[in-house]
Amino acid sequence: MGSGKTTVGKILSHVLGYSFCDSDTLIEQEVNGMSVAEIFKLHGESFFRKKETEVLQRLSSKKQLVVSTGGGAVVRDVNWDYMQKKGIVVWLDVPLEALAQRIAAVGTHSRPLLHYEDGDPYTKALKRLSYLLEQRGKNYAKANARVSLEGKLGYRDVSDLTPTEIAIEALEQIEVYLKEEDGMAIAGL
Ligand SMILES: Nc1ncnc2c1ncn2[C@@H]1O[C@H](COP(=O)(O)OP(=O)(O)O)[C@@H](O)[C@H]1O
Ligand SMILES: O=C(O)C1=C[C@@H](OP(=O)(O)O)[C@@H](O)[C@H](O)C1
Ligand SMILES: [Mg+2]
Repeated sequence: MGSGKTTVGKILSHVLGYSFCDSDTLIEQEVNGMSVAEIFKLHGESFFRKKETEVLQRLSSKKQLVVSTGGGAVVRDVNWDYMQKKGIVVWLDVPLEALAQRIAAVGTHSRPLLHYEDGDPYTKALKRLSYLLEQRGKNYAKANARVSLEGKLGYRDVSDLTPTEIAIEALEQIEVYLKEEDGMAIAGL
C-alpha cells in the first residue's frame, strides 16, 4: 500500500498504449459503488478477497492491459495463477518509511488495514506495514520483475523517484525478465 501501483500503472499503460484498470476500482463498481473501506466494514476482508480473486480471474485472459492490484493480491496462491496466466507481475518495492509517509499524507481512511482512529498516522502505518511485509514478503518475492533499491537505479533511493521514473524502471526490469525468459527458452531450460 502506497508504493504507487495505481499511479504508476496508469503511466505505464499510457507508455505502452495499453488499457488500464485497477482491481480495487473494479471491486468497488461490482459491489454497488461501495468504497473498499465500506466493503471491509460491511462485508469483511474475506468477502473482499473473494471479489478480488474473481476480478483477477476475469482480467487474466485479457491482452494489452496494465492491472494495478491491491497490495494484498499476492496472498492467495490462486491469484498468482491469474496474474501470471498471460501477465508479468512487477513488485514496486519501496522502503516502508516512504510508504508510511505517503499514507499519512493522504490519510488512512481509504485503506482499512492501515486505519486507526487515534495515534500518529505515520507511526501506526509504519508499524502495520512492517507487520504486513513480514507476512507477505515471500509472496511479493514471487514477482517476475522488481523495482527496488537493488535495481539499476540503486544509487538513488527508490522512494525519491517520480512515478514516471518508476514506470520507466519497471519497463527496464520487465525487459530484463523477458530476456532471461528468452535465454532460458533458447537453452532449452
Ligand atoms: N513515486 C512516487 N513519489 C511520490 N509519491 C508517490 C509516488 N507514487 C505514488 N505516490 C503517492 O503515494 C500515494 C499512494 O499512491 P498509489 O498509487 O495510490 O499507491 P498504491 O496503489 O500502491 O497503494 C498517492 O498519494 C500518490 O500520489
Ligand atoms: O494491501 C492490502 O491488503 C490492501 C491494499 C489496498 O490497495 P492499495 O495497495 O492500492 O492501497 C486495497 O486493496 C485494500 O485496502 C487492501
Ligand atoms: Mg492502489
